[in-house]
Amino acid sequence: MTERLSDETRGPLLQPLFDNGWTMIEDRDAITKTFIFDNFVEAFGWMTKAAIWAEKWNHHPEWRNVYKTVEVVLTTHDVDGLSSLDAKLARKMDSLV
Ligand SMILES: C[C@H](O)[C@H](O)[C@H]1CNC2=NC(N)=NC(=O)C2=N1
Repeated sequence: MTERLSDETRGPLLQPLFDNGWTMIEDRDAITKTFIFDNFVEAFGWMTKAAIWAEKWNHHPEWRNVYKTVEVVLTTHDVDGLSSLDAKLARKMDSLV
């Protein structure tokens, strides 16, 4: 069962993400990052690659694509907050750019 990250454990897990452009959302236990690509096809291709991993891990982003920009929000709905799955998917998304 996925667990919500505790205040004690979340620091080391999230800090590398913050160092790489992710930020906390003000009123949610969630992280967000905006990815900007060269064009729409690059953006959509990246979304496709990320979607394959999301489906494999059964952990899905909240995201919005406008032209070459993709706004991503990650949180774990089942625990109403951040879990290790969010950090895992965020790392994967960064690696796919
Ligand atoms: C039934 C299904 O396994 C669950 O709804 C999965 C699907 N993808 C998910 N994605 C995210 N971000 N959080 C979840 O809690 C979640 N749960």
